[in-house]
Amino acid sequence: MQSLNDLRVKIDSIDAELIKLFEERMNISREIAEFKEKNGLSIYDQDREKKVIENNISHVSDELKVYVEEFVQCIMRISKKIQSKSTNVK
Ligand SMILES: O=C(O)C(=O)C[C@]1(C(=O)O)C=C[C@@H](O)C=C1
Repeated sequence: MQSLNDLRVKIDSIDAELIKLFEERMNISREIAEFKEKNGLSIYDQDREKKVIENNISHVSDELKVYVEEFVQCIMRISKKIQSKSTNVK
């Protein structure tokens, strides 16, 4: 069994990757907001959100599906906050 410290080192490394990807995703989200602003589209897209959730839960075990859905919904909630802060789109 690995030591607590070894396991925490692994978690820290995974967190660093997650945060880097989170930042990248939010930068893309800002670009999408600019596109939506220019093209008169609203931030919230229910069909797209359903697809994002379905796509992501399809890759995980049944046990994790409910948590992945919660995780993706949380990411999209933050994404929408960033989109509305960075543009005049609602
Ligand atoms: O795909 C879009 O239209 C986006 O604005 C991105 C995004 C997301 O963060 O995935 C955010 C808001 C929408 O409701 C749907 C998806």
